[in-house]
Amino acid sequence: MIATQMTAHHPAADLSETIPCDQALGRVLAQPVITQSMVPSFDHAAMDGYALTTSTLIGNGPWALPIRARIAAGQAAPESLSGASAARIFTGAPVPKGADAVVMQEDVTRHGDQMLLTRRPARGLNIRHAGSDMMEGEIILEKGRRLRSGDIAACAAAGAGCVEVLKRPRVALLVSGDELRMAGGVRAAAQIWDVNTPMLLASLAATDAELVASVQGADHRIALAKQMDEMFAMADLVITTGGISVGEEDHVKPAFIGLGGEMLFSGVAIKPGKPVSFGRMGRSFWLGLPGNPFSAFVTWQIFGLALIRRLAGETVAVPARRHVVTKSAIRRKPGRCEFRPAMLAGFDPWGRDYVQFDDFTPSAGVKNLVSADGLIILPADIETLPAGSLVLFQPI
Ligand SMILES: Nc1nc2c(c(=O)[nH]1)N[C@H]1C(S)=C(S)[C@@H](COP(=O)(O)OP(=O)(O)OC[C@H]3O[C@@H](n4cnc5c(N)ncnc54)[C@H](O)[C@@H]3O)O[C@H]1N2
Ligand code: MOO
Repeated sequence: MIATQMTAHHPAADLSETIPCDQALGRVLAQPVITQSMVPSFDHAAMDGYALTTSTLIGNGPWALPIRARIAAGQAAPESLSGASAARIFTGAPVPKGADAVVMQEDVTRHGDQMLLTRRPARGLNIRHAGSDMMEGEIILEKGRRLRSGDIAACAAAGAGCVEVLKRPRVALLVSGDELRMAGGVRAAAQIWDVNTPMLLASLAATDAELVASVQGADHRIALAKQMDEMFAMADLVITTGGISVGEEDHVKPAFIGLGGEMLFSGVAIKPGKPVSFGRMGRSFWLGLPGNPFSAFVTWQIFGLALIRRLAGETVAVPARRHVVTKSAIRRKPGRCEFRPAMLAGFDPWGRDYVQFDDFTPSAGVKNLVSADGLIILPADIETLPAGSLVLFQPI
């Protein structure tokens, strides 16, 4: 069953394209963004008021200055301000040559075409100087950066109306299992609803990966090998779920090896997700996730999301992690690094997040993901941990 139209082109993760910066949110820069001019590009008023030259204010004041010009934002400033005079000026308007302060209109008294000032303004008051935000030729965003909304603002300020970004990684999904039926669809006694396809499609939609195919595969080595072969021709990454354990009904790994794929690792000392596998096929990669939905979820969060980031060309590939405090004690069987769903539960006296969690999580169940805010990461050698211990936490 082919759920998505297959598009035939070859993997080319290193190619870039130029797009308008307002469409570049979440994309990864192929080239740094360099400012085309100083920002701001001219000295301008930070307040509505009056521009003047502080050195022309003799004595202790008050001073009455004639208003010789009027400058609004977008208008060119007059050549210069001569002697003890002022220019009416508005926020964003260029400061005339010679003027070195802008006094807010609230701080002066206006009498016809004169203004009265009682306190001496400091030099530079209310003037935003050229280059005070960015210098000309400055790198403001490095290559490999995934653009956030603040970055788009910086691109526009720097004059980068268009940016060069890396092409999105192309991903194909092959979910294996004869027992699987579309969620909510008709099913026979020993059939189950497919959890992994909706889960992975939803998670992929939140990345910048381009989905080129989503297929459900039968538990048959030759058929799987054919499907994977077609996918490697069009995708940078082929994700499979199921069929990677040790039983003779597990055909995905043999199919990959039969195609001539290079296994980079198969089996990791983690819980859940022990059989997770990773390999290379020409210029493409294969990520084999376990079939159990919770194991597939965890291995996708831990390996899949980092892999997508790396394939997208992002410099920082590991999702943000932080330390949190356990609300209860932990007693477990050591040996494998464990990823356990955990819920944020308020703060300890030092303002650090508390987490609470169950003692046991079934690999096949996903109900506890509903209340989880993230995964706590318990190192392989840990057997017991008292309540109040610091553990790593990866939000999901
Ligand atoms: N003798 C051994 N058996 C198993 C071992 C082992 O070391 N020795 N490891 C177990 C572990 S741990 C895991 S995890 C699973 C992984 O097996 P597979 O990746 O081969 O997954 P399947 O056998 O295809 O499926 C496992 C389980 O999950 C259900 N499933 C599969 N796909 C979906 C889906 N898309 N939606 C919902 N449920 C799915 C499937 O029906 C099975 O119940 O192997 C253990 N066995
Ligand atoms: O690795 Mo399996 O996911 O432990 O159940």
